Amino acid sequence: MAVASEIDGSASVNIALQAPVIEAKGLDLTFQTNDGPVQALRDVNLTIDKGDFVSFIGPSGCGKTTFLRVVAALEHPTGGSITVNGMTPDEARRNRAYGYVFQAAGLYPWRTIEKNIKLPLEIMGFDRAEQDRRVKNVLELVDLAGFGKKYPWQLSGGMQQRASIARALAFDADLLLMDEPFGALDEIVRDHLNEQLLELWARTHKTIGFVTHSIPEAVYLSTKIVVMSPRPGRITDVIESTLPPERPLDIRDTPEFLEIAHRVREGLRAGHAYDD
Ligand SMILES: Nc1ncnc2c1ncn2[C@@H]1O[C@H](COP(=O)(O)OP(=O)(O)OP(=O)(O)O)[C@@H](O)[C@H]1O
Repeated sequence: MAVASEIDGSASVNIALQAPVIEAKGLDLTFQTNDGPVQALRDVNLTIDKGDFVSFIGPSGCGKTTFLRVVAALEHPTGGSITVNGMTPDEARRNRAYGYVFQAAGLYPWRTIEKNIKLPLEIMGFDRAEQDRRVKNVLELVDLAGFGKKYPWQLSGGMQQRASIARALAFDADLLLMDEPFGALDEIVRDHLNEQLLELWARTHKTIGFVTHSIPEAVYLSTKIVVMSPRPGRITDVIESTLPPERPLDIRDTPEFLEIAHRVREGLRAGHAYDD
């Protein structure tokens, strides 16, 4: 299937024709620590299809970040299997199958926004003209056109996080992994970024894996909500959203939204009950 790319302006061929973007089967990951083994993930089964917006929600330590890190080949499972675009995570990483956005914007303060975005592109060996073209396109996508020459400290927290999203988008990967990107921002800024992220997702048709602690954020953004619980980290519920793709912020007051939020809350509670 040909996927039109907004970033390079051309049609590129998706390597994974029919394969799900992410497919985990019986995935286990146990860390060996000085205090004994920690089961960060146990028997995780999950399929993420192209174009899904999947949120991972659950209390601290339930393995949300670990799951994203396994997808990104930054951790290796101790059991079960996982594929990313039909490949092993290591192969997918070599194919630059994803962009990763971290909890903190993580921009280098001594480089301008433009140069922060260019850094990985330089390392990947893109020529100057291609770097410039990609920077211009991604800055437009996150609504930061004209801010390329600014330094991170000249931007608000929300703008810095958008710059960090732009940097992840510059890879032009179909998959975006986002680990609590808006957790440190106040609610109004966060609402605004949520709206912008949905617009960006609708325009680019990316597949997004998004970690959050916020029930409204998970329900507002997602096509699928993965509820997790700790000790051991496992999935307690996977909720397919029935909300329409068009989501003004006031959708959060509708009965349908509140019903999904209720189910997420129940899933989180059930996870705790398991521990007692
Ligand atoms: N490198 C590591 N070595 C040992 N234990 C680890 C390591 N990384 C994570 N853990 C443990 O694995 C479990 C899952 O951690 P993880 O960071 O994935 O949880 P999380 O759900 O993302 O938490 P948070 O919401 O606080 O970010 C925790 O008990 C954590 O302490």
